[in-house]
Amino acid sequence: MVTTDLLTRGGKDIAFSDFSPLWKMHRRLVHDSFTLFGEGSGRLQDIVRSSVDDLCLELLSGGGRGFDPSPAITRAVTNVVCTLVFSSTYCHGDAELQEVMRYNDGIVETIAGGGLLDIYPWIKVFPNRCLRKLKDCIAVRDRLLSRKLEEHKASLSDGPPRDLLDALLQGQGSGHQEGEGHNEGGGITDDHVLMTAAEAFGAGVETTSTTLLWILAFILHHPQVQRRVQAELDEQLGERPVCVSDRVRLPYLECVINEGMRIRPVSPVLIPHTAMTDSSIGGHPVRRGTRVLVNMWAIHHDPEHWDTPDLFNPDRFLDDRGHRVTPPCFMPFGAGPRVCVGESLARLELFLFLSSLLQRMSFKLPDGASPPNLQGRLGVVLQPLPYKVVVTPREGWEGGA
Ligand code: HEM
Repeated sequence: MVTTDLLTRGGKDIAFSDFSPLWKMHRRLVHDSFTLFGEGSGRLQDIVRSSVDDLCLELLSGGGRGFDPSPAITRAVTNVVCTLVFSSTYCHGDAELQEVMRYNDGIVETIAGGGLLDIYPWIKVFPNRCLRKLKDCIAVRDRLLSRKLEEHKASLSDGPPRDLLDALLQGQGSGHQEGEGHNEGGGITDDHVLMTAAEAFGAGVETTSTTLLWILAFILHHPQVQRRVQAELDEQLGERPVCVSDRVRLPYLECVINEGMRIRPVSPVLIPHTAMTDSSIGGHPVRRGTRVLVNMWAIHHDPEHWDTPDLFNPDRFLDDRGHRVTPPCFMPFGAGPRVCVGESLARLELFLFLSSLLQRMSFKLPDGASPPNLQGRLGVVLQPLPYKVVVTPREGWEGGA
């Protein structure tokens, strides 16, 4: 596809290649580094905390007449990914952060609008505003990431990785020494490292911020859900800051997150897969080379598996004794060897963002406004249409952070 080829610079993105030893090694490195920063060290917790502090102040200054929360949420999630990928944490309004957001937005917008180009690739020979913008954004992205990569190479040590770039550079070195991860093209190259960093933005910002916006939209429709999450937070944590380890203490919040991802999967149809061998699905033969599309929307709304599937009901993820359950047909991150590599990171981000926000503030509709439209619009992901919120601090949190 024209747009994907440009984005991945002609397939230098190993994440989307087949199951070669190089792919396996690369996937392990990415997965391990996200786990290391997430559950392992509590570093993600610190990163999200500082981002949430900024986000709270920004949301609380939004004014009583209501405002669109999307830019502030996207900025906060982008900041988290910047810190995880190359250890830069930005203040609100920082020029480099604006640059990252601009190119990321531009890529998302042009990829979403690039359908015609992918269906009729020959039209790329004509002047095309969308293609021009995509190329410009990719050039800005590659310049910024190359600069970060060079800085990391110059300061790389044998110690624990500071971020994803360090983890990949260390893997690049050890892969060569161990003879691991070699295919006909050699080990992990600088291009692979760059594409992996780029992909953390491409796959990790829009998905996470859109999921947060969907959950907020449903909370505005169901204020009793917000009150119940806040009651759980008050009972379990009081005013102490949320930790990653609090996830087990906040089962209802986890159910709200799951229900948000069930009812509005950001990828209603998953990334296309190709069968690498003759196979079958549910008794239907699938020949090698067949392109397979997984309809996640249908799986998450199948009335045979979900009672009243169109109803937002977080309780469906609790059993009779109030213990959490995960039905087998709930798979917002896909399944199998190509399951989302950022799943653990995304789950922690969603948990830390939502718990910190709802602990400190309440969200409601502006006076006289209709609740958000829940139909959504399909671009790169399924997004809610813009909506407005009024944010008020909860008692004791008047200062925001
Ligand atoms: C709420 C947030 C997220 C959701 C709902 C989500 C969902 C998904 C889904 C459904 C897939 C396709 C799986 C398949 O085709 O079977 C996927 C793939 C992927 N995701 Fe995520 N994702 C999220 C966040 C992230 C984050 C934070 C990152 C990394 C920073 C990430 C990186 C990736 C990558 C690299 C792939 C391709 C994996 C492969 O094909 O091997 N995602 N994601």
